[in-house]
Amino acid sequence: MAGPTIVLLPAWGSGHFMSALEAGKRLLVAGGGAVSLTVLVMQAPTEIEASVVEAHVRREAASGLDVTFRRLPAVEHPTGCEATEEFMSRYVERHAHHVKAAIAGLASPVAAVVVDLFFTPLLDAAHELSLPAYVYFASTTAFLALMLRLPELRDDLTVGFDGMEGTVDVPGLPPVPPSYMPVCLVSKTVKNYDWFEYHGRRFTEAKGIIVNSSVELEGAVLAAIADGRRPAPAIHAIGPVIWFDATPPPEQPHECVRWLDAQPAASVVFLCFGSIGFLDAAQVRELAAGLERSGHRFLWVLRGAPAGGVRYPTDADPGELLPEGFLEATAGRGMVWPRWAPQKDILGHAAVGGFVTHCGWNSVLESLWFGVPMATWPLYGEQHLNAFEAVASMGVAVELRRTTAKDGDAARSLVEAAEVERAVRRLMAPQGGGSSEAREKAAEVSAACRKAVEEGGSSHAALQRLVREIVRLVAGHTRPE
Ligand SMILES: O=c1ccn([C@@H]2O[C@H](COP(=O)(O)OP(=O)(O)O[C@H]3O[C@H](CO)[C@@H](O)[C@H](O)[C@H]3O)[C@@H](O)[C@H]2O)c(=O)[nH]1
Repeated sequence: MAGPTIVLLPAWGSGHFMSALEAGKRLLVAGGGAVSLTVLVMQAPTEIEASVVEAHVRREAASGLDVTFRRLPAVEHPTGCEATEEFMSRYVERHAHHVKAAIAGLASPVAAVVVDLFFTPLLDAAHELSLPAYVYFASTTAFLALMLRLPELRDDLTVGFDGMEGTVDVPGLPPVPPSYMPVCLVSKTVKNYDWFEYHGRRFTEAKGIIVNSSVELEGAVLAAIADGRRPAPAIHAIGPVIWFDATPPPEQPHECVRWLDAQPAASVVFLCFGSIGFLDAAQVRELAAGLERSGHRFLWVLRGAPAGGVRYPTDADPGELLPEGFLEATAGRGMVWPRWAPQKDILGHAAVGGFVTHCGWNSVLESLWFGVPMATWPLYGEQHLNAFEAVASMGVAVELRRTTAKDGDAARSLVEAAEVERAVRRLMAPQGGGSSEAREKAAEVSAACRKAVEEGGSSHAALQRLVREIVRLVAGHTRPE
């Protein structure tokens, strides 16, 4: 009979899929041949997301590691969902019987089932098959701590965080002003809040939560979760889990990298807003004006608004989006790249000295890995909380503040040009002299993160403990009665 396998159920978005897959591969390698990895691939709900997943699967299937991919049958899409996370949770729920059948049909004994943070309805399949189940949490431990607290917070909130006075107690963080609460759960009257609360409750049913973080990054939060004041699952902090493409680099480096090659060290501010982030036309104009006035070199990944009912941004038309004369005025010191860019190659380039980011957790970790300080520009999801943590708790970022102005009857929130200019100047302040504290702190955190995943480091040790636990469990549940 084939050896035991770990079954992984990753979510389809780039920020989740690659992170979970990389974590699965680390378990596989740490297992030293004791376990293989089986990835159950859910059909992503849109064509564009499905093609991104397929590209990752093709590349990983050729990696030579003991990873098998199995596609799950398609299901009907739920309708009438108010928000992305609600859609995701209800879509996943519909897969429960397919997942159970797929796991039950595997030729290998199953060592453990690992599901994405939005896939907790699938814990039932593991329980029904008497298999140990873990959750892979691709975001911050602070967001996990908040999700675990949502049931008790519901009683404290009249409407939601948006109407709340005072601060929110997120275990292990300094008091959080309500404006930094994840936008996906500002109001408790929306279905999204119910779903996050549902997942938070279910986390405690898992054998453990594997987080993409480390003691060095979020030690206080990890300690606060484990302090016994409320029910909490075991946490395995094995991060930073960052995926690096192992395929040989192209003969000709990417155009962005070639442009960076011609810039002085630590002189360029890089701007990128994740896999689905984009700015509207008015915001693009403010950002352009601020960048121009800052006088700094920049590499800006500019995306256009999604089109055709798909939530992915389109390639931008800089001529249409940027203010007249901007490209001419910044020629030689600025580059605008209108489509997907090789973010990790850029952040790892010596010419990059700062990162204006939407604060997706993978982007934050990648920036810290390379010791690049950030300016925070959260857009959606849990990014406002990540931004707060990066500025107020870790000290590795400067904040970009929004101004809210009246626009007819509605309120409109914008990061104004003067704020961009101020924050970019502060972010790019050189080491020593007017040194940015965030730069020094980011360099320290970079060293700590790299050490954490090396032999003898905290995350390396946590990974080894987790694999030993999984292997012991296999021995337990496959032993004859
Ligand atoms: O032009 C681009 C844009 C993005 N990336 C990569 O895409 C990933 C983006 O991940 P992340 O920064 O986490 O952003 P999202 O894709 O927006 O991630 C989702 O998942 C994260 C992890 O749960 C959450 O923190 C975010 O809020 C959520 O939007 C990173 O690896 C980037 O390097 C590129 O390589 N090139």
